[in-house]
Amino acid sequence: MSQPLIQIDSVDVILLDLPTIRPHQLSVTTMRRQKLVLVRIRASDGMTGWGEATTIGGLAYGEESPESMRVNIETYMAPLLLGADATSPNARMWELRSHLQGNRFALCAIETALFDAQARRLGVPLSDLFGGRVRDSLPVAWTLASGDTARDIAEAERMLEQKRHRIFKLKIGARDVRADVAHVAAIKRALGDQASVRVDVNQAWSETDAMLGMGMLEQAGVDLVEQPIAAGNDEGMRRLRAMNRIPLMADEALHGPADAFRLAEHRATDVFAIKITQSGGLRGAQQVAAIGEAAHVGLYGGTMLEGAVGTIASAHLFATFPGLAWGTELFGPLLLTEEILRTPLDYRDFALHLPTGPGLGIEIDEEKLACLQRQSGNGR
Ligand SMILES: O=C(O)C[C@H]1C=CC(=O)O1
Ligand SMILES: [Mn+2]
Repeated sequence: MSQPLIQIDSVDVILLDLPTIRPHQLSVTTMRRQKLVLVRIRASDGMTGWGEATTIGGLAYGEESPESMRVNIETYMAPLLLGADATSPNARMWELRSHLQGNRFALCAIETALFDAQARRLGVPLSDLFGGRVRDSLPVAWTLASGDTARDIAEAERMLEQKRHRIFKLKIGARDVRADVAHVAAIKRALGDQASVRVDVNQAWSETDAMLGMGMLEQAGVDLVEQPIAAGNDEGMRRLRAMNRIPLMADEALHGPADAFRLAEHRATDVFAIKITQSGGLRGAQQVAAIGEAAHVGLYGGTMLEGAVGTIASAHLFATFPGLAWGTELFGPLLLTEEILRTPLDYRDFALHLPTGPGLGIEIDEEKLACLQRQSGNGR
């Protein structure tokens, strides 16, 4: 092939280790910090694109870690990108996928950076490359995960007062089922009809625990139960769905279009928690949404607790989904103590409002980044 007119000049991986505003307790781990993996791709026409991936608690949640992403991108992916045509994200991703297996999260960060640069090059918001927006703002849920009932209620009341969130997801599964349900019921009683209360069990329950728990959660007025049992147990999910009225959402069970197709075929879920990282990137997540729409599975815009880059990339894609009945949980940057953008993302009126500029529509504060990188001990 002839030399591309616009080539990829550099692929950099930047790790930032940032404290959270409070401990964030899940059944699998308690987070006190979050490691952002930022990918910066520069092209010969002077365009720069940014992408991001995060995990939760290192390897506690999935098979990629921030450190493995860095090594795999630098060692195996960057050499396949350098010198190649920067203007076709699809061609670059096809090339990468034909040379390596797995690595959904790392590929998502690279794909996002390629799309960001290409959208900037064309002078359009990233959402335009996915068919255009059907909305300019997205409802955003907040996760109550301090581990303490009174503290969670106070936190939720503050969020309602500030008009930041009126959908709350409670992390449960670390305690006995009845104790967890009592915690959830107390929060729902305190908030009443002002808020939608949902739970995420992060696979901690057995099927019998879930059968008991889901019945009690329905009585308590909870609106949605996320991934109560092991990700691989499709049959169990199908039985739980058939025997309960409370809607069931698949999260860890959903690693892209092939899983979406299988879950839909088995009628194993009411709702997909769509995450760009879990889907291997923006295009994979778009395909998950298409399968959901075709199969009448509800859509929810999920997060891996990314910082600003992954969050706004997800928002650009989710804003193109006609049906997003369950809203989103794109609150990641609000859980972090540090801001890496020159202008922070716009959270108000219970929603995240999308920027209108080209690409991701954000401006990274590179001086702040360098400083945080040194503090993280990850500078190079
Ligand atoms: O959904 C998950 O399992 C992971 C993540 C998303 C929000 C949150 O608090 O944790
Ligand atoms: Mn979840």
